[in-house]
Amino acid sequence: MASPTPPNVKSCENKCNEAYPGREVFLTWVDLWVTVSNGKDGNKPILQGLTGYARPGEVLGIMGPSGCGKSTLLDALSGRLGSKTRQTGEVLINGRKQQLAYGTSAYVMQEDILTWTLTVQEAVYYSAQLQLPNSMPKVEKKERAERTIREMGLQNSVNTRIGGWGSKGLSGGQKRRVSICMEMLTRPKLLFLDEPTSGLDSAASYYIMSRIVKLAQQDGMTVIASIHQPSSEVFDLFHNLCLLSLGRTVYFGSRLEANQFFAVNGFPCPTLQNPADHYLRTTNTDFDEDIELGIQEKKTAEEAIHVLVESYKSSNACKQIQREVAEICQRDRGVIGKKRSQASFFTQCLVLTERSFVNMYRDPGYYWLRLVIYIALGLGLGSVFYDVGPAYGSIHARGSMLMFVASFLTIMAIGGFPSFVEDMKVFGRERLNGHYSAGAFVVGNTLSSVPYLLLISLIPSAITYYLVGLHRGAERFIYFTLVLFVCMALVESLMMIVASLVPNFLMGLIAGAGIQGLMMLSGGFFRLPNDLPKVFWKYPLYYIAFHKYAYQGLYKNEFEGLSFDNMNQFEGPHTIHGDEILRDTLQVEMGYSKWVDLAILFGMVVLYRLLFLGMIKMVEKAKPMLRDLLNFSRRPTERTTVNPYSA
Ligand SMILES: Nc1ncnc2c1ncn2[C@@H]1O[C@H](COP(=O)(O)OP(=O)(O)OP(=O)(O)O)[C@@H](O)[C@H]1O
Repeated sequence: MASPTPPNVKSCENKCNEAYPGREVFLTWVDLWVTVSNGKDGNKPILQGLTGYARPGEVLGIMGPSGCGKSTLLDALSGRLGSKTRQTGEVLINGRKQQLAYGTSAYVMQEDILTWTLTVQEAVYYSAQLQLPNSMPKVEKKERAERTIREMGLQNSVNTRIGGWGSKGLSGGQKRRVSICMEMLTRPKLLFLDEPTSGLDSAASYYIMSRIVKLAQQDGMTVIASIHQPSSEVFDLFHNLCLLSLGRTVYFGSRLEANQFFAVNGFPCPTLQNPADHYLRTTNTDFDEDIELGIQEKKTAEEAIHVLVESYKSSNACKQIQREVAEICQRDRGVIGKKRSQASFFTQCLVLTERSFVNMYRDPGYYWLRLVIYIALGLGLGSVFYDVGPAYGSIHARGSMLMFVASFLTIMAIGGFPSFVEDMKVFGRERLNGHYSAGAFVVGNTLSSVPYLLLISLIPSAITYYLVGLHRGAERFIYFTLVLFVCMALVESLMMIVASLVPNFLMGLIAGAGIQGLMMLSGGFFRLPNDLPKVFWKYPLYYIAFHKYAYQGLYKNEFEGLSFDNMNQFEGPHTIHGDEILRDTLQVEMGYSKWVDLAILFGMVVLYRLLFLGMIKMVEKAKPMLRDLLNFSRRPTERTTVNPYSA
């Protein structure tokens, strides 16, 4: 068997240095194993002792049948394995263990996670504003976004919404291209592409891949792309090929030499057949029928793989790869520079606020549907408690009506949870690629929600307040509305925390509703504060649940200054004052004013938002966990070794 001719490392290096000085990334991996714990069956190996490299200006194509470990290899190389995988072996950048800061590499995931309400142009331009540095003028950013859109062949769909649940927009292949577009904006040093051509026709696949190859060569980018079924034209674009089967290397080396390797081992590619198809068919064990071999005998795919894997281990190709890896590792090319310069924190906050505001406006599930429900509930409350009056019986009616407002109207904020989860998914993808800081995301999400929360608290408040005939006065109405507003903001913050930990609709809704149910119970309405069991319910839940402050603030706002006629059959008619009701009947703490209750509620919003930020940061520190939580498309995985260059 002839050994593959290795590409000339030095010439490539020189070319790259000229084109993009000091920006190149040489990635090597040696004896890389990834195993996943399989419950009772012990550890299941997913990748078995892989060795290889990727160089600047080149595209390494990872191929193999479905489930052979392509995505796992990309995850291992990019430091994105989940928390349940175990990784051993060495992954080096420029010959040393070093960390790539956020933003210096990019990863296009297999699943397209995009803000579905935006048009292509908006999505890419917002992304450009977030990722490109402040020093770049706006027109240039716009120009870069437009050029990248054209490069990905999306110029005819710039004004089409991406689309998602509930609304059809771009096709699957177009979404794929938008995802690639966003990661290509900054021309990262190291680009991982997981199935970049899935959903694309052969012409579009070729077009996209040839653009990527051109950019890799121009900018000295190192590209590693897993690909399912490349056409022969796309296959010809790869510089090197890594062919996997059942987690093992069937072949790694020059694409040009692969045919010869297969032929020498008894699996020649039939004339006029796409070599990529031939390799995949030969190495697929899922349909382990007998496969026709170029020679007289018949073998199963398992046997064929065994022959190829063993032959590769002792081949010149394998030895050559080991030499290349050793050579790359010997030459210390230094530390990769610091984090890529990007938009300032302030710009990030502005852009994220605007983007989130637009998304909230266009996503009916975020606020509009809730507004309709709130109006219906406001009318319902207004008619049930219509013109409640000053009679003795109205004390109970007012109290329960206020409880309903502070508890049930606010708990309805969990209705926005599916949209929060979508937001968290997009955040997870963008954050892992270093597009912006977690703090900017929290600020943007908070500020953009304020106008909507004001709207959905003001309208139902106005309907309810005046239909029921609560304590008259503009100041009292404003207080009532502000309490509803701040409670909704609190529940939203709580649900964002839940969404960052439990990014699953059903589990998140159950968790969120459960937490609020407990807080409601301890708020002092269903059981008076002095009668609450001391352990857990009074200390600490009563004091940390926002319901206590919401109930008490609303009670004070309503009862202070009101009097009711008490028709007691023994003592005769007399008047009960609001203060007595507050102190004796409702057991409200009277030592401070209702404005203190409101201030505490506002303070809690700030605290919850900080908690949300803290939670994101904490999960980020345990990065594999973040990936499990935010990487919805993939299974949870386990990982015990720290990737040498995860940021
Ligand atoms: N956390 C995990 N738990 C159990 N099995 C896992 C886990 N992660 C990966 N696997 C298994 O490892 C194998 C490789 O998965 P991977 O997603 O890397 O394959 P792939 O080649 O990218 O597949 P496809 O082309 O279909 O996307 C599969 O059999 C998969 O079921």
